[in-house]
Amino acid sequence: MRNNITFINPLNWQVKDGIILENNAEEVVRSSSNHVIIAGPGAGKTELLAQKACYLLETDSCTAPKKILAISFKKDAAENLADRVNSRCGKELARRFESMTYDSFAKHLLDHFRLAINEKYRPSKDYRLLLKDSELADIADKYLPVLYPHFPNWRRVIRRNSDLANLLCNMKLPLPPLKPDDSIQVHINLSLWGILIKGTFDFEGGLTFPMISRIADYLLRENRYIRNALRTTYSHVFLDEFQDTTDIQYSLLKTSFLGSKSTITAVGDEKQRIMVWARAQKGIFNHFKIDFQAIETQLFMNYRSSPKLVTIQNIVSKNLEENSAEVIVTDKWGELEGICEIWAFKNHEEEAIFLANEVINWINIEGIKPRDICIIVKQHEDIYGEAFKRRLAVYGVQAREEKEYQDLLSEEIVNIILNMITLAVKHQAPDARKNTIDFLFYINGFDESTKYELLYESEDQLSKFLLELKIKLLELDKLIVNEAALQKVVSSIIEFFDPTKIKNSFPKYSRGDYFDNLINEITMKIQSAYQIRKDWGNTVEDIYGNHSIPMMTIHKSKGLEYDTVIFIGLEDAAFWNFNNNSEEDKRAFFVALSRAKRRVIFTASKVRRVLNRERHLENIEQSVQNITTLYKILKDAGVSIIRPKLKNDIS
Ligand SMILES: Nc1ncnc2c1ncn2[C@@H]1O[C@H](COP(=O)(O)OP(=O)(O)OP(=O)(O)O)[C@@H](O)[C@H]1O
Repeated sequence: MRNNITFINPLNWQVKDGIILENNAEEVVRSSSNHVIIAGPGAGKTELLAQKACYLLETDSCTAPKKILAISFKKDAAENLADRVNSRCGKELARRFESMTYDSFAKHLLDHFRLAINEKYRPSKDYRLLLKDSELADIADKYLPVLYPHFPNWRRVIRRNSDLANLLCNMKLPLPPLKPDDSIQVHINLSLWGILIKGTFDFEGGLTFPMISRIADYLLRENRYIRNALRTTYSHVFLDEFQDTTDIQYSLLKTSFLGSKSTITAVGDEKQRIMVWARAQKGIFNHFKIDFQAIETQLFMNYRSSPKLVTIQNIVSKNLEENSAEVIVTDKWGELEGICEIWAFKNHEEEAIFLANEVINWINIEGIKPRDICIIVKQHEDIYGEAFKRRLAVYGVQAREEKEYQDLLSEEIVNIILNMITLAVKHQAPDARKNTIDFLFYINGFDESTKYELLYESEDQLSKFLLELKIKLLELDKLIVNEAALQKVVSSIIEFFDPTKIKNSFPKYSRGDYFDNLINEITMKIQSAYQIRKDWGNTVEDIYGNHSIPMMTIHKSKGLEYDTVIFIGLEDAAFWNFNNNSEEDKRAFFVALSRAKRRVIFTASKVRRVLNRERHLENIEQSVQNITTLYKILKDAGVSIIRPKLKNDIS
């Protein structure tokens, strides 16, 4: 027992929530060696990490005050893992579970130890985050020709490089000095690094995430005190979706933990490696096994999908990896359960009408919630999903592009604003209440040693403020909500918590105008949702997407699961690079297919409104010749093409 926490003897520890793990998985949970778990979709890889975190914390195998660092690829995946650990082993223990993305891990190191970075590579305090390739190209375009007028071809070289961000980071750190025979590319890299790190007379400097990783890597290589502090802090490290790790990220991982006593557990699936465009490293599992002397473990269950879908996934798996293991389905399903079909249409409007009708039937007759249906596309969900979204709206059901919300809703400040509105207008909202109290206590630094009176007073102030907030919201109700009036109400919520305390507790909110931008963005979303709903409770629910059908790209769907998946556009144009990139495209197809628990529908349309060569929308005839491999896989798996109302054949 320590700090009022009674730890469990490892021999008595039991898997949480009545879950039964495969023997292999339970061994990994209890093991103190480095492991790499390679397993297919739905095998429970993320679940294994959540269970292992509980085991380590509850048995004190991650000895207090040491911590677990969990690294995922997406903010929502990191949040999801943290929530699971939080709800299973309690807030107190879960404080030592830090779940973040690769990008935030690197940024956290850079921001925290910025002053320890060699002056040459130290960015300014207010460096800007460069999130789009075009921003980088624009900066290069603007400043390089001015700095080096004797190179007449800057512009051509810069514009030719579609992947400037990665190219810029492809070099070793520390940056090598220029040699006379160095290529123009090396000159560009060095000059750009200088401009981006130090800024210019009218530019404050800016960094891409790969640059941030490179600088963090450099910092740890150069500074063994910081490196050792990191290693001492985290006795355990989890790596989710390991197949998508880039060379830059792997380098940072090695610098951080190779040769340390920290135990690393990596989980992933080579068949779901779809970030090759972002330089996901082929053969990363083998590198990891050798570098970290990790034990490989395989898992053979699929806890997500129905028997019919698992059979199809097994066939696709074999196509991707000849010797991939046969996956076993759980007995919660009936033997023949599951639906997979291809629906072919004359055009996208006909497709949209039919899909919308079916979806409404599923909702009304089968009782499926809109949130359990997902529209997945290869890219451009706004374009491929446009007609469907429009048709669905006729029935009063919303579909929405999820990317607009995924990152926003993973922000603590955004959630607290939404929780406060919920609490002001609803009598019963236990989750919102718990989250708000947790937030309030966290930013005030309250813990179990805080005096009861102080906690009581704090909660009392919250209740009083919520009453005032309710009145303000009701007053807004009477007006047509305008942004300025709403902005005032949102500001009052921030003021209640105290912006300084919020920023001290979450240092990311102190950087540049990040905080203000988030507040503006959520205020605009609240305003537009309210215009439709005219009710605060439903407005918040709408923003959380509780009643709408999410639409997303395959990349965004990684790690997620839905009862029903509709993949719109199994066509050549969607898989435009299939001839050059068939393996990655097949893996993407596999990811989309494996998000479904019970039903997957692929659609193809003879004519579809998509972008033409001039990047304008046009109704264009579609073909499926280039992706016959995908159709053949489905055909071999017994999936048939159905032509609802189809007049002109597509195949
Ligand atoms: N041992 C188990 N028993 C019952 N359900 C489980 C078990 N493990 C995982 N699940 C459930 O199965 C689903 C898939 O689990 P999880 O997301 O962990 O799989 P994954 O291997 O990470 O999948 P993917 O690679 O597709 O993202 C989840 O709904 C999870 O709650």
